[in-house]
Amino acid sequence: MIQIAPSLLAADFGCLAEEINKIELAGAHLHHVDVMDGMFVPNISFGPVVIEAIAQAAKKPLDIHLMIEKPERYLADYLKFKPKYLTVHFEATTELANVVATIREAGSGVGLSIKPDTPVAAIIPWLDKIDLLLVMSVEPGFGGQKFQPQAIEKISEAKAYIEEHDLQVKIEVDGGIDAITSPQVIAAGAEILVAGSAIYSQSSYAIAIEKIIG
Ligand SMILES: O=C(CO)[C@@H](O)[C@H](O)COP(=O)(O)O
Repeated sequence: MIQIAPSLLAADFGCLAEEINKIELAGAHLHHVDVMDGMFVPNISFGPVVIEAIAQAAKKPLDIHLMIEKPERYLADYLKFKPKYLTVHFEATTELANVVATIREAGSGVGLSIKPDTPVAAIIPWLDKIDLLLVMSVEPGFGGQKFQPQAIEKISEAKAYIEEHDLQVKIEVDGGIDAITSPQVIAAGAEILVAGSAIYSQSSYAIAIEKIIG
């Protein structure tokens, strides 16, 4: 089953609880929560204080995407929300074994993300240790960017390896996902689709979600 994880980055933070309620009623499976530190990516979003408010309003699970340098410094601050997935960037840490162990011990799913220029080959040794591979189809940092089609080939490559080795890793894709790009990434093997502007910019979130995941 294809799941949709609307990116709260595109929501109206002036009425966050209402937005969370609306998107859940519209069919969201997960809330994608983008944490940006202004170092790993050239933008700053929010951290645990805001996620506390999100967690209180949300009934659906959280899918937290850490776009931060050395995420090992802050894992506990996000694991306390018991996210379904806590995702770190392959490029952001030299402590990946410890990061994976810490997330797993806390009971959250282990997510690993790669930027557009990082090849799938780089994370192959980690695929049997994680639950989620997040393939970025834009440079992380900002919503509303254009989908980079080379993500399709990367998803296919990862999917082939996952199937060949009978692994239980789900592939998630994030960046420029809309009604045009979603069929392409689904055909390639993505099972969780993150979409921000294509959903939160619309008057009906339910129709927007329906257009993306059918
Ligand atoms: O992580 C990010 C951006 O870094 C994403 O989650 C975006 O927020 C998705 O936004 P759209 O491309 O769907 O507008």
